[in-house]
Amino acid sequence: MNAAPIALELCALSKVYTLERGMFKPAAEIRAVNAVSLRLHRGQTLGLVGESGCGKSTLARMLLGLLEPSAGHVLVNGQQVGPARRKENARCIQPIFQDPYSSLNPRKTVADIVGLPLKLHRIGNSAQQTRSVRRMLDLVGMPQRTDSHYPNQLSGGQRQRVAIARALILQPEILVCDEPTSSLDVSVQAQILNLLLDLKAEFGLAYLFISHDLGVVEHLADQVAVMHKGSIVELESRERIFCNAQHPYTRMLLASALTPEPGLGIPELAASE
Ligand SMILES: Nc1ncnc2c1ncn2[C@@H]1O[C@H](COP(=O)(O)OP(=O)(O)OP(=O)(O)O)[C@@H](O)[C@H]1O
Repeated sequence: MNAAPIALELCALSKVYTLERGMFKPAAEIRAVNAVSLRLHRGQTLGLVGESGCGKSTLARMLLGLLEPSAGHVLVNGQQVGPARRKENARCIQPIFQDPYSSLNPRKTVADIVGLPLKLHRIGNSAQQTRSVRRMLDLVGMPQRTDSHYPNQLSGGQRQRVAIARALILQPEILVCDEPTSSLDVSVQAQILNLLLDLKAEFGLAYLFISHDLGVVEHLADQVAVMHKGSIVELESRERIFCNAQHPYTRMLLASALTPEPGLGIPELAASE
């Protein structure tokens, strides 16, 4: 039993994509997510693992309100996610995507990118917004001189720091991190993961952390959900998943994760702590 309040609840969430195949063939259906029910408690990290194509990103897009479920619903702090509540939801739940190269507007400066949510939500006057942006950029380790830089003037790790600052500027309780480090160099991955851990400790954030990298999930997650062909096949504490997995698919995933020393995750993480 987890005593912390529930921040995010997925209730029998499903998504079926329909693919038209021309006039003479019937449309094909792809059941990408199949009746998934999950709970994320405040201040906790739920790791979601599974191989490519198992439905992780589809699930993430539904719970951010970016994709309409075929069935089921999502509750954020007890309120149903949907187009009518998109603005309210944005203040509670924010995404960090895999690719910081494409998720930042190339024509805006760092300060503009991070400050945009404050403008859209009309929070504070211009001077207050500038101060909030600077404070947030300090928190994620961006030097002041980069405020006027454009995304193409930043390294991959710096771009992901900017994306994290933008995600946090509205002070959400939940971050949905969809493979946030997989496009980065291994040493930069460790820095970003440690930053996410620090921010979680500082703000009591809850993370849904989606990754195909079991070493990363072992390092970060309190609980782990294992997804296979659109369904959750195992949901357990990190210790039980990594030491006593029950489902054959989880065991297969663990066996195929090539770490130099099983159980230690990625070595760079341990070294940078
Ligand atoms: N817009 C779409 N239209 C049709 N099928 C789609 C669409 N998006 C995803 N799919 C299919 O749904 C299934 C789940 O895809 P999804 O991208 O959610 O998986 P994933 O686990 O996130 O994979 P990856 O780790 O490679 O990103 C796959 O079979 C994919 O081909």
